Amino acid sequence: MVDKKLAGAGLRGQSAGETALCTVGKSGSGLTYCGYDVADLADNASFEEVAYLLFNGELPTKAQLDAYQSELTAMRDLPEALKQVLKLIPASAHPMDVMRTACSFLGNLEPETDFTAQNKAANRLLAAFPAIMCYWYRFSHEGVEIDCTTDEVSIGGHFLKLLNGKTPSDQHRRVMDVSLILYAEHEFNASTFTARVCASTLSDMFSCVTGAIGSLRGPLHGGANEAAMDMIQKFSSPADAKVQMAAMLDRKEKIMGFGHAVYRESDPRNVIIKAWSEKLAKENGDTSLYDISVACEEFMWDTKKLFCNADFFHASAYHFMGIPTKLFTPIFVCSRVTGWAAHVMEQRSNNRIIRPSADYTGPEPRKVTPIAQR
Ligand SMILES: CC(=O)SCCNC(=O)CCNC(=O)[C@H](O)C(C)(C)COP(=O)(O)OP(=O)(O)OC[C@H]1O[C@@H](n2cnc3c(N)ncnc32)[C@H](O)[C@@H]1OP(=O)(O)O
Ligand SMILES: O=C([O-])CC(=O)C(=O)O
Repeated sequence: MVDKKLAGAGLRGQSAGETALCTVGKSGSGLTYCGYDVADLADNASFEEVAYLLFNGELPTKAQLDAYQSELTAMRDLPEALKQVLKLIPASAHPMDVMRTACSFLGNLEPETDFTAQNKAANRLLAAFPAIMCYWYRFSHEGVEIDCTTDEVSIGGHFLKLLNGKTPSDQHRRVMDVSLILYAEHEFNASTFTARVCASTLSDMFSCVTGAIGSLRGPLHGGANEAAMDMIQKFSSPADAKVQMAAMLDRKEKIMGFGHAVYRESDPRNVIIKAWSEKLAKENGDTSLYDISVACEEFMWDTKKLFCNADFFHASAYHFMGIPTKLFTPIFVCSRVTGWAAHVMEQRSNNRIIRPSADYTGPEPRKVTPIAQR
C-alpha cells in the first residue's frame, strides 16, 4: 500500500527522473552524495571536497583538491559593475532577493556562452556568492566597502571573515564547513527541480541557478531556517515554547523547521547540526536558546510525531556564531549552488524537456458569449 504521506498532490512520491548524485531516505543514515553517507562526509571531508565530488562524481586526491581550491580562490572577487548594482540595493531588501539579482546580473557580465563552460560558470557562482552576500550586507548595513578577497582557504572561513572583518576561530570555520556540507545536495527538492526544469529547456547555468534561488527563498523550503530563528527568539523559556507552540498548532499554523516531504521519522542532518549547536551554546556560556530549541523538538515529536529537519538547529547554530538571521537562507544558497549546478549538468547530459501533464478540472467545452450579452 502507498504511504498516504508519500502520495497525492505536489508530485509526492513520484519519480520525476534519474539521478546518480544523491539518495534521500534510502540507504545508510538516509542521505548519500554519490554513494557517500552525509555523516561520513561531515566527519571526514571538507565542503570543497564535496563540491568536487558533486561536479566530478569522485572525491579529489590531495593534488586535485589543492588545484581546485586555487581555482576557486582566484574566482572570488566581484566585477566592479556588480559591486555598483549591489550598492544600489537598499538595506531593507531581503538578502535572498539580493542573491537572485546578483546571480542574474553576473550572467549578463560573464554569460555561459556554451555548455563547455558549465564548470566554469558553476565554480564562479560557488566562489562569488559569499562576497555577493557580504559586500551588499556590509555596505547597506554598515556603510563599509569590503575587500572581496581573503586569505581564508575554505569557503566557510572566507564567508565568516568577509562578514566579520576578522579571522574566524577554528571551531567556527569547522561548523560552517559542516553546515555547507549538510546543505549541499538533496535530490529532487523544490529548488533543484526548478533548476532542472530550467536546464531541460537548454537554458544557461545562471538562469537555472537564479530560478532555484527563487524557489529556495520560500519558508516551506530554505526560508525555514530564518523563520525558525524568528520563532524561537519569541520564546522566553522551554515551558513558554511548549505553551506557544500548542497555541500555534491550535491555530493550524505550520511550525517552521519541522517535518519533511520525504523523510518520515528523522532528517539525518539534524543530529549533526544539533550537536554543533549544543557545543556552540556551551562555548558561548548561555544554553538558553539551545534548551528552548530542544523543548520545541520534544514537544513536536510528542504531540505531532513531527521531527526537526535540517533547518531547525541551523537557526541556533548560526545565531551562536553571530550570523545575522536574514543571512541564514543566503548561506544555504552558497552551499546548494553545488547541488543545483551538478543537477543542471546531469540533466544536460541526458536531456529531454521536462513537461508533465495536468488533470483538467475546469469547465466543459463552451462557446464565447458576445461581450454585450455577458
Ligand atoms: C531544507 C528544507 O527545505 S527542509 C523543509 C523546510 N520547511 C519547513 O520546515 C516548513 C515546515 N514544514 C512543512 O511545511 C512541511 O513539513 C513540508 C513542506 C516540509 C513538507 O510538506 P508535506 O510533504 O506536505 O508534509 P506531510 O505530508 O508530511 O504533512 C503531514 C501532515 O503534517 C502536517 N505538518 C507537516 N509539517 C508541519 C509543520 N511543520 N507544522 C505543523 N504541521 C505540519 C501537515 O499539515 C499535514 O497535516 P494534514 O495531514 O492534516 O494535512
Ligand atoms: O528535500 C526537500 O524537499 C527539502 C530539503 O530537505 C532540502 O532541499 O535540503
